[in-house]
Amino acid sequence: MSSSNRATAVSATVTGTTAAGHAPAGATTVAGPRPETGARTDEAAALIGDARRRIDDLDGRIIGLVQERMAVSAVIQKERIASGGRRVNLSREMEVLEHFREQLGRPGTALAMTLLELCRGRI
Ligand SMILES: C=C(O[C@@H]1C=C(C(=O)O)C=C[C@H]1O)C(=O)O
Repeated sequence: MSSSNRATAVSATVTGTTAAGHAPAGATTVAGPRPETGARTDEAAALIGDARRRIDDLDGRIIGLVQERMAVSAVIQKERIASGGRRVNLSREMEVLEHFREQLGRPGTALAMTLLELCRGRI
């Protein structure tokens, strides 16, 4: 590929135009490059932007729930340790892992293991 052809190909990737410099058939052209969404049309960029705002909101709520779970878990662990018991209770952790696996499949187990690590530290 010549250097000028390579420059055209790189610019087409960024702007979403075809090698001939046209937008895909039927698409509304985007004013400029939109690398932040990867969309090639204004409509797609708007939908992706809205959906990403919902995801950011959900992520914020998930993080808040994780922090709340950590605080509740800490109450239990402190009480058990103060009573002479151990921080970790493996049979209970198996129940938590099984709950997540039932609902989310194998990645649910990995998610639950990460949650448990956040809540009681590494074992
Ligand atoms: C919170 C507890 O203590 C620890 C933390 C757990 C958790 O965060 O879910 C589960 C079991 C224990 O290792 C508990 O026993 O319920």
